Amino acid sequence: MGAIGREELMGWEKTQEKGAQEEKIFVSVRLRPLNAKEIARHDMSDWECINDNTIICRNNLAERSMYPAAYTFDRVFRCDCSTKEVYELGAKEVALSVVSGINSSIFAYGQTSSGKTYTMSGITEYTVADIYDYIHRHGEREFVLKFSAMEIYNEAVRDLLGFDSTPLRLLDDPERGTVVERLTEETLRDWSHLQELLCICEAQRQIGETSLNETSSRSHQILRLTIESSAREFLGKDNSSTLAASVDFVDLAGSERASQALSAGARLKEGCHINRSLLTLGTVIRKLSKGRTGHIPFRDSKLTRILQPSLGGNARTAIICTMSPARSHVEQSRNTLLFASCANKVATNAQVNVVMSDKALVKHLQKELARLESELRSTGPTSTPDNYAALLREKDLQIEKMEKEINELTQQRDLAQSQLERFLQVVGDSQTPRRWDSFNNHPKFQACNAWEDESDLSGLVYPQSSDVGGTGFNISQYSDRNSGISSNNHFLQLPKNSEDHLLNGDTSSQLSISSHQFDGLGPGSCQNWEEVAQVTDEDNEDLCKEVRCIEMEESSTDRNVESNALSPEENDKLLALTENRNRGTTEELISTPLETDKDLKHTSTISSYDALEQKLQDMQKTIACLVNPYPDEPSPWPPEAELSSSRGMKLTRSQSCRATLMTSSSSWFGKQEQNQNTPQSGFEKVFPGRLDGFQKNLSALNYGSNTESLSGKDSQNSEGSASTNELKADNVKTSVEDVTSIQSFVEELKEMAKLQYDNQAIDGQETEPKADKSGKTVKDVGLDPVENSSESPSWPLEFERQRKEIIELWNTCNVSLVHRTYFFLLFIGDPADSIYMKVELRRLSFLRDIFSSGNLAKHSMVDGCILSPASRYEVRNLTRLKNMIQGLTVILWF
Ligand SMILES: Nc1ncnc2c1ncn2[C@@H]1O[C@H](COP(=O)(O)OP(=O)(O)OP(=O)(O)O)[C@@H](O)[C@H]1O
Repeated sequence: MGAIGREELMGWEKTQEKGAQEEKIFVSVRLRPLNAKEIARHDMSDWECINDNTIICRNNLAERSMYPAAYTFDRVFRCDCSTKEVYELGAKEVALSVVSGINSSIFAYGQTSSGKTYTMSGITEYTVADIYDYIHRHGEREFVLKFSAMEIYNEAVRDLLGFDSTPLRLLDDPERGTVVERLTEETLRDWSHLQELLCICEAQRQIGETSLNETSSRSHQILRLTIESSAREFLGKDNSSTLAASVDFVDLAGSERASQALSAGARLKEGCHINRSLLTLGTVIRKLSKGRTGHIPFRDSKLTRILQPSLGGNARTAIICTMSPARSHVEQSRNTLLFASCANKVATNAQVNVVMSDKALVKHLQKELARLESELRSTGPTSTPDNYAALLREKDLQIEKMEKEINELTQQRDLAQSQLERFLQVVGDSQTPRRWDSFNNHPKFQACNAWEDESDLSGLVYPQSSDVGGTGFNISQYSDRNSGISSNNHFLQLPKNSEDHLLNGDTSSQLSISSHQFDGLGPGSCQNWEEVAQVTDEDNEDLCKEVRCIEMEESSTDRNVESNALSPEENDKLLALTENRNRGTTEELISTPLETDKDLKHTSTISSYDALEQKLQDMQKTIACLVNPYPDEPSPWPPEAELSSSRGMKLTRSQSCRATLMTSSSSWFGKQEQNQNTPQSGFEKVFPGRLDGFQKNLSALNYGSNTESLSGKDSQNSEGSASTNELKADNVKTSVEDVTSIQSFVEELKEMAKLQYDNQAIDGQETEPKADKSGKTVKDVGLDPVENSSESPSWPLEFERQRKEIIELWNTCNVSLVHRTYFFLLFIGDPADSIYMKVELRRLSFLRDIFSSGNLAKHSMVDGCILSPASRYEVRNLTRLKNMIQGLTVILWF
């Protein structure tokens, strides 16, 4: 040990700068010789130290024990080792840290009569002797030694130097940790004084006779020697510093089991307390050995509470585990070694403890401040306070600018909305209901017309509304009978140059546009879409979900464009508009009063397109940025080039998609196939408002030559008027009536599907039933057409079965939150198309989950996912799915 002077203080400051260092507890094992009793009963000595670090159990091989035969520690001491040697090699360095201002602890752990007291007595004496020796050799420092002693007996703390046996309380001191209240602390005069006090402790300590030890220590004893030292030259001066630390000598009570010590009565009670506190000690050590994660139960016993700094805190610690070599104690010896092994992994964090005068403290703090400042400076110019302020100002400006932009965008959006409303009104006035009327009048679908009045123009001002301004052209195909004019129109926005295609019956442009609409709206956008939906009001959330219908609607409308030739009147209008546009006469048309001519109404509306289009495009871009502020994320919007082409998408206001029959022609899908990236979920993301009148697109009830015209003309609006029960009753009744006619329709479709079936191979890989969300396989659902496909499937029956099942599900749910009365699902298709059918069936499971959870409000647009051929829910292979759908799928949805 060197001198504790100015050098040491400087060294300490360096240590402080580096921070405290972790150090493992020093663990040694001491084997005592067989005692007289053990020899008398011819006990075998099973343990042997084979070197300075390893102790082995010689009986292990013979026993074929499951325990390790060898244990390695920092040091092991043979039975012939003296206590002096144990001290020198196993405790001295740690113990004498105290003179350098570092707390230290020396423990003795082991079963009763293993030699703990024997060892600790010696170690205490040797340590104190060395300390006094050290003091004598370091006259430049002044030392103050204080001594205190306590025992923990039956979980009560007693002062071994006091004459009062009243248990002492433990207090928590924020600076010093756990403190024993009113514990006697004697300032040592000299070595003999300490010896005197040690004798008192020995006399005071609870000792009892057990079968293993006549003078068994029945308590845990902690002797504490505190040393304070200051450099003499600074004594009394303002800048003096004092090192202060203490060394604990802990002689634990025996760790044996009560039964082994043959305890009874008072001894048994003592044993219980001893074991409890030792059990806690073991737990603490075990937990600490695994790292400091989680709760360490220091407070579960007084022993661990007092020893907390020694076990995992600010102290250097050495543990000497004592053990008997006798075979009769092999179990206890193994326990001791297990404890020692755990303790060997525990690290403590010892620091030099310095008590500073005020002046020294100020000086130290100034030094510390200077160090931190220089560190700050070295991190570069951007971290100076000036730069922070500039950064803050810049951010403030950015925020201000963004707020302005948001206001402008809001205004633009409102303006666009009002323009669009006017536009819709104008168009609505000028168009005559055609197919939709016939569709609505169709008896099969009379019950399906409950949402016409749920018109909501707000749905039109969202991103798709940009389509309105695309080319200044619209075709109002359908008209909803019950709704106001504006709510009844479907707008087929054609891209520039698309007029010719349309007139020529070429729908490829529309189809590709549809695909583009999905481009960039990857499967992952479902979540984003939901996020968008969440920030809108509740109604908008519902509306947003309905957008899924549009996915289907797009398909059917696109196909309509192909299959439904424009009426001559429409063609005339289209041509007139095209010509007007080409001639640049839109400006003039604006000035023409709208009331004068219906066609001019169209064109005058179109005249605002340029301005509107620009605004909406700007809006789209900006909102896209708002929706997707992270450029790295896939944008919910198509690229600008695609935006222009995406105008080919129709803009439809849809209250619901109660009745949609989709047929997919091969040619349609063939063209769709050219645009592979058609995930639909993103479409919903960018469309936070409800689209009304989706059912209007159902005029697309064409399947080749089997064009169906459906009508919901006389149906009632169910929302807010009819009670749920009434609605259910009505609808179930209607559904039963409809089934027959649908079945005949289905028969026709089945024939067509059969044709395709003959041309398609069964994909064996895809026929494996797959687990759905609820863990059921498709097979479990019981609707797998593949199973029936080997035989002749009865599709009407299958349909009826499915329909019943769904209605049954529906009826068990609380439907009041949903704008649905009832629904059908009709799958008509090639039975070999297992993937597609499975997907649909999986969706049935999905529906079942939703219904059973009662979370209908949130999922009121489940039809959207059913209808969507590219639903994100379960579809893994979009291309394959599309192939499957070609010309063979009819989904009927009410
Ligand atoms: N290494 C040793 N060499 C010689 N004798 C020893 C040694 N260790 C212990 N002994 C003797 O064994 C007996 C029991 O020792 P000790 O009282 O120290 O055990 P202990 O572990 O403290 O027991 P307890 O937990 O019951 O207090 C004593 O008589 C002691 O002198």
